[in-house]
Amino acid sequence: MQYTISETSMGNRPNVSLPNPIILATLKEEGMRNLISRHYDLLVESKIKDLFPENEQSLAMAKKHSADFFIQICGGPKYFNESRGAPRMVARHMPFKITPSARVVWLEMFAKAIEETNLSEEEKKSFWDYVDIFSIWMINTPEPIN
Ligand code: HEM
Repeated sequence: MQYTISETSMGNRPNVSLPNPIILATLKEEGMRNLISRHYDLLVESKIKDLFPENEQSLAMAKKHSADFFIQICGGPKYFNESRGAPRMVARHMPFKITPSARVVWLEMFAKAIEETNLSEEEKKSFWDYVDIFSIWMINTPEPIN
């Protein structure tokens, strides 16, 4: 699949469509947890690794919270709300400096992880469109001037 990253500037809040619930039917909860685990394993080796937990235990918790969220927004059980409360994603990302280029790296790692799944092309596209657009909301820091 062609993983196109939408161009953006800080402060954009484009409309987001949730991923197709068929994604969860195909992956099952275990497959979704594997996808998110792979994403995080790639992130902690990436150019933005400093944003993410260093120790195994914190990394495992981060994977759990993130997978809980993605299962929930794909129409599954409300695991995230149960363990973390309302998603409030923008607010939860505020403590981290997320620049436009950090978003690009985050998405590149996701593209790799999505491509390794058994999702159909249409399912991959639905998942991708969601993270491509919603990730724009998480940008909270301008690119540093070198
Ligand atoms: C724009 C790129 C993004 C970056 C650089 C980023 C980075 C981070 C960081 C550093 C954390 C805290 C460590 C952790 O618990 O993983 C985090 C948490 C989280 N992120 Fe992101 N994130 C991005 C976009 C997104 C998007 C688009 C979503 C949802 C579609 C998302 C969902 C989550 C969730 C569910 C958590 C756990 C929140 C919690 O339970 O406290 N992130 N993210």
